[in-house]
Amino acid sequence: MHIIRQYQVPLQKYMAMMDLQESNEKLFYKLLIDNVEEMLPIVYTPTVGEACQKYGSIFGRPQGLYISLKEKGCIHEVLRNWPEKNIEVIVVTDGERILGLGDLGCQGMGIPVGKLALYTALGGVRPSACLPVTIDVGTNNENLLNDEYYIGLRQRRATGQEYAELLHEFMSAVKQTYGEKVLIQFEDFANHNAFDLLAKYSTTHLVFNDDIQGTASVVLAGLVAALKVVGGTLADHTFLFLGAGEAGTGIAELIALEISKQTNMPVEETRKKVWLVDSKGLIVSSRRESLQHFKKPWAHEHEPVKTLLDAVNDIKPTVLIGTSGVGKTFTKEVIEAMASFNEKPIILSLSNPTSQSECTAEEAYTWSQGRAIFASGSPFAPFEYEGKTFMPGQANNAYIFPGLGLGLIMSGAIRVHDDMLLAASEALAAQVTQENFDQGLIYPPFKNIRKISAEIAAKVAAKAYELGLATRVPPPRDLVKHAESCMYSPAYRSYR
Ligand SMILES: O=C([O-])CC(=O)C(=O)O
Ligand SMILES: [Mg+2]
Repeated sequence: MHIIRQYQVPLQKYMAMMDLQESNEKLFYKLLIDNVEEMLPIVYTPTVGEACQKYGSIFGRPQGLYISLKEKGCIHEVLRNWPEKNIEVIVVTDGERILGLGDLGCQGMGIPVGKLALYTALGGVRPSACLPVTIDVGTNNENLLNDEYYIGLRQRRATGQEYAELLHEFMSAVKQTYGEKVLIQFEDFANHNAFDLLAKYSTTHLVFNDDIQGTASVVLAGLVAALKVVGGTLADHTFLFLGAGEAGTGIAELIALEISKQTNMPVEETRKKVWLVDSKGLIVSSRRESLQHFKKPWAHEHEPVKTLLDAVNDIKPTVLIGTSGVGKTFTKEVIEAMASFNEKPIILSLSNPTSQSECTAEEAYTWSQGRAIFASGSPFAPFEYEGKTFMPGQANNAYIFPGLGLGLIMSGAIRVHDDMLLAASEALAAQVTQENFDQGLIYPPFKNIRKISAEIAAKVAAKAYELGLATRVPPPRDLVKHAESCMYSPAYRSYR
């Protein structure tokens, strides 16, 4: 840590940590686990975003497995070349929508590598059981295509049948190589593939889309926790999203599902509590024909509304959630409007990295005169406003996927079910203490994350057994203890 702390530039710290991961894996995890709040912004958002943008020019040695169009027909053999045979979790991207940064082609590899480092550090999955994969079907990013240091195929993205066939071969090869209990986490695919891949493979594979489902679970947890401060039930609230892609519609659907479970109202009804704004304005019924399929359930009866500010003033949401991937979109007027009709407006600015955040912590607190309950996808430093220090929480799927994954693995689950996401949310929300609330937090601090992950894993595993989706029998008696006992810890073995 003494060495790492001497680097002033976050990207240099990132490079030093990646070198360490290669040269002394145990020490890498020891540092990450013992200094999680300090190191998370380095190995994860926001620095990992910059690392992906510059991946080619900081490239030292390969991490993870690249599968390109050229490997078509022999993906099974490529997987078998990976030295570890006992794989339990794969995080795979095709790099088309890396965080809110867009198409970074196969430089997106930083994301599967970073997510899997968190699987180990935060969720205790053994490092050797983790496989980062990047599918290289080209990139439409002209800058990268012209960059002499670009590490991927220099062609525009394959689409349609060519794309679907490569993905299908990959999915089949994974099952053939590692069996049906390997967890495949889809990460940072573009909207136009993410929903379809999840729908297509969720009935045959143990798959989970982190951007749709992981983000939904973490945000629902924050909202459930926030109710203790703002009062009422979820059904008493009105939700407005800026951004109707994977995260926006994923969160919206999980909120509607939870309200439906709580009220016994059909989900078609509870969806009406939730409104979404995309780049063309409020999603309303008159736009239905031209909407992508994942937006259609949110096309409620309403006059057309063009801007976010007009939508805020019309809908009067109690909760405003940014999932647009576009920074600075929660303007002063928007936050002031939220604060004008809410005593404690809930404002979640989820886009990553920090540059894409819809607003900063400082803006949310200042423009709401210190009344906002604020959390963001990327971390913000504590902010002092009129003598009070506010701790912005980090509403990031990193709270959920490591524990969820551990729960799936330890129960031998064969499918991911929405009720597991709800169970994970509930487990996370239950970890927020009065002391956290007093500081303005709706999430527990990351420093307790391994304990939190064990709680989440236990609840997810319990749900898997309850739903008949778990294969590891008999179920352990104490699931939390069992989760803790399964966790990798970075200790050197003693010499004999
Ligand atoms: O990686 C993160 O920090 C959260 C996430 O999934 C995304 O922004 O795509
Ligand atoms: Mg993501």
